[in-house]
Order: sequence, then structure tokens, then C-alpha cells
Amino acid sequence: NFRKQKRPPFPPGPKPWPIIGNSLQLPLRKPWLAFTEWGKKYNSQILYANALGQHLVILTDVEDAIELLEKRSSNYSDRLQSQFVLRMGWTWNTALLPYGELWRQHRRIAQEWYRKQAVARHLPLMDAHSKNFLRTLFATPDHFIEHCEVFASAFIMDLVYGYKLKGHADPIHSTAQRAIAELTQAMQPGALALDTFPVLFKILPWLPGWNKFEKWLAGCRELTSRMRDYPFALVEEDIRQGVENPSLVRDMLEKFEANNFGFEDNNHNVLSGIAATSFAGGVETSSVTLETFFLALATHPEVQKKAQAEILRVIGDDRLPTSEDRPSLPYIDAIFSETLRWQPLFPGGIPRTTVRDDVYKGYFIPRGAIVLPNVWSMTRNEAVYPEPEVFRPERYLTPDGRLDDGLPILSFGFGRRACAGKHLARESIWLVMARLLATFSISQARDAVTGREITPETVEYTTALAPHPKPFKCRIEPNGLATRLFNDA
Ligand code: HEM
Repeated sequence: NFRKQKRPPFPPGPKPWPIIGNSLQLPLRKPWLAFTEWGKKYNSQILYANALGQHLVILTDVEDAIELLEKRSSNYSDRLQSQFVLRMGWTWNTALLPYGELWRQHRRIAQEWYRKQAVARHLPLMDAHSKNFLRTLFATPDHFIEHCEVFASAFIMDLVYGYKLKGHADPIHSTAQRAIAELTQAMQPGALALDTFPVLFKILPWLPGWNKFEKWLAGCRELTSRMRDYPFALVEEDIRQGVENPSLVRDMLEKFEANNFGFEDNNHNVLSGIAATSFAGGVETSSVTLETFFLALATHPEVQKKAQAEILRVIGDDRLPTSEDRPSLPYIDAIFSETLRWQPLFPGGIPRTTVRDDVYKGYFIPRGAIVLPNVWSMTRNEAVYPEPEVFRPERYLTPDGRLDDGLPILSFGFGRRACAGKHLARESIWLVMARLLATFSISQARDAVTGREITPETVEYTTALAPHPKPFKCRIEPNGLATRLFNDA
């Protein structure tokens, strides 16, 4: 027990103030940028800060993230239980559950649905939804951001619940979008300050304005429970009515019926939880990846040309690429990886907490510490990714043009709690990317306000946990194949 002996030092970091520690030095906006600077300033890959007694350990190098979050994952797979987020109703989100039996039950279903071998079963739906995406893009190219959102949402809703989304205004889509927007706001460091002082939840109710806050929390709870329960109830209703409508939830309900799956009376909660987490975790992530892809294509014509030449060489110009073509189109896979590196989805990582005290590289990492894999610094490591701000898919190819599987996709996280949907995400987004490249050409447009051409520097990303690009324009022109396929649609 390190606490009883003289313990090793904490990792380097800014000098703490008495009592408040580093609270005032912790960056509130885009903390991943400041932590990257701290790494240089304190000349250390592992950093430490303390906010009113809450230990914070920041990992800026991929080797340390793999060593701790993967190899020592029994100690580094827990999540902070934020009172604030729980009071918003997010009690069922797989990604936020404590590391324990309930999480294991969720993960077991996720594995059954989304492990690599299972994803092949979902190819027909990917095929249909990616074609729908192209069709809507052909009809209204200026609304490409909305089409990315609707594609991601419609595909997952169909797969998980057999629900046919009715466009952007569909209440299921908008309810979920609102619930998720509130969550990503709430997971900002400033808002989480409430968790640093749990006592505030006892004091604040005495203050004016608290009622308003309580009302807002109740509204969030209403949104999150509607998001989880409404589509689930539709599946149950279909089964009752004898309506044939295949989906992952229905499939699992039938399995429960046949052999109770070992979760006893908890079955339904686990199932509705992982089903709604698929939506909460899969929609915004997939659509933001596609939006960034549009930005990358519009501002890197040489990448687009090379990708289109690959498609032309391998499959010609008279049909759409399919998932079977994926092994012969490695450059498109490299574009997928580079998109997630260039603008990582969770640049500051999703915080973990430790279960026990640990010592690593001579530093003390206490029990209950928040551990942040600072993906931004890892993707900016010039030794691995020279000129890291440049969008260059070739980083992910071997010199003879094959996909280099030695480079991990850091945006999916690490170890046992890494993204459970990563194979599904990769396969479905790859298909949209390949098909978009086969049917449209994307180029720079002028900003409506400034009149200047859009560049990566002028498109700002929001500061949320999962930043997304602020609306931008690009020129989207169909080619002959798109016109043949969609002209009469
Ligand atoms: C580009 C798309 C996606 C990205 C970048 C992404 C990223 C992430 C990250 C960073 C985590 C936390 C990992 C960690 O703590 O180490 C996570 C967790 C998770 N993701 Fe994804 N995700 C994506 C798409 C999806 C999709 C499509 C699904 C399901 C349909 C999904 C389901 C989940 C689930 C269930 C978890 C919780 C895992 C757990 O706590 O055990 N994700 N994702």
C-alpha cells in the first residue's frame, strides 16, 4: 500500500496553489490544446493536475495510453460517476457505466451485434442507406450536412429497431439530437465542476434560480427516457401485432424468450440501454466524420484525384463500389483513418478513473484519479505523423501501397472500453466515402459572408467533448454515374 509508505512523486505538472490546487490553471475551452502545450512546457508525456483534491492524470503519448488503458485495463476501465450527468437521466448509457457487472452485460450484447464477424450481417442495410444518402445529395447537394446526419441516424435506427426514419424532422431523430447536445454540453469541464463539489447539490437548492435548473434537469430526463423507451416500445408493439420487421432488438428479444440469456429480470433494461447507446454513440460520431471528410476533400483536390483514380482503376466507372471491393481500395481506408486523425472525434479522450493506486514509470497514480488519454497530442506527434496539420492519407499506407495496420485509430479509444461499434462505424463510413468519391466531385466554395474560399483554417470546430465543424459550404457536382443512377429518382 503506497499510502502507508513514502509514495513516489506525482507526474510533472503546473505548481498547485494551496487548497484549490490547479483549479484555476485548468483550461475550460479545448483543454486538449493546453495539455499538448503542458507536455512541452513540463517536458513530460505524463502530466498531473489536482482540482480541489480530485487527481487528474493526462496521457499525451500513445505508448503510455496502451500500457495503462490496455495492458493494465483492469485498473483503468472505470468511469467517473457524474452526479450532474446522472441527474440528466443518463443512467443507461453503456459508455458511462461504472466498470462492473452491468457494463459487462451491455458489452456482451454489443459484442454479439458489432464484433468484426457480425458486421457482415449488416451489409445489406449499409448498401441501402448509403444509396439513399447519395440520392438525397443528388437532389439537394447544398444540404450535405443534414444528409450526413440523416444517413447516420436512419442507418442505426433501421439496424437496431427496424425503424424507418422520416428525414431530419422525424421526432425520434430530433429528440435524440437534443438529448445528446445537452449531454456533450454537460460534459464540459466547467459544467462538471458541480461534481468536484458534490456538496453543492445540497446547498444550491436554497438559492434563487435552482427551480429553473431542476426544471431543466427534469426536461433532460424526459428527453433521455423518451429516446430510450419510445423506439423500443415500437419493436415490442410490432411483435405483439405479429408485424414482420427485423431488427437487432427484435432478434435479441426473441433470444431472451427462447433462453433468457442469463440476465434474469434485468434483461429489458440492459437491452434498451445498449440499443439506445448505439444511437447516442453512433450517430453524431459517424455524421461528424463524414462532414470532416467533405471538408478534407474540398480542400485537398490531390487526395480526391488519387482516390478517384484508384476507384476507376479497380472497378471502373459503371457501378458503385461495394463492401467486397474494400480490400482492393486501400487508399479509401487510409482516407478514413486520416480523417479521424486530422480532426479526432474526442480530442481530449473520454475520461477514465482508476480503481486502485498504481505506480508507473516511477510516478504515483492514485485510486480514483481521472485519467485522460489526450488523443489530440497523440495525433500531433511529429515523430509518427510529420507535418501533423496536413491531411495526408499516405501515412496509413506501406511503401508498396497496402494498408498499414500498425497504426491504431486513436479516436476509437483504448482497451476494454474502446468503442464497441468501431467495426460497424468503419465499414459503414468507408462505404459512404467510397460511393461518394465514385459519384461526385467536391470542391471549395466561397463563404457566404466573407466571400473567401473555405479552407481548413477558416472552418472552426466547436469546443464540445466531440467537436463538430461549424456549418460550411462546398461545391458538390455529380458525375455521369450519379446522373445515370439518380436522375429519375
Ligand atoms: C466514427 C465513429 C465513432 C467513434 C470515433 C467512436 C468513438 C468512441 C470512443 C472514443 C469511445 C470511448 C472509448 C474509450 O473510453 O476508450 C466509444 C465508446 C462506445 N461506442 Fe463508439 N464511436 C463511433 C461510432 C460508434 C458506433 C457506430 C456505435 C454503435 C452502433 C458505437 C458504440 C459505442 C459504445 C457502445 C461505446 C461504449 C463502450 C464501453 O463503454 O464499453 N460507437 N466510442
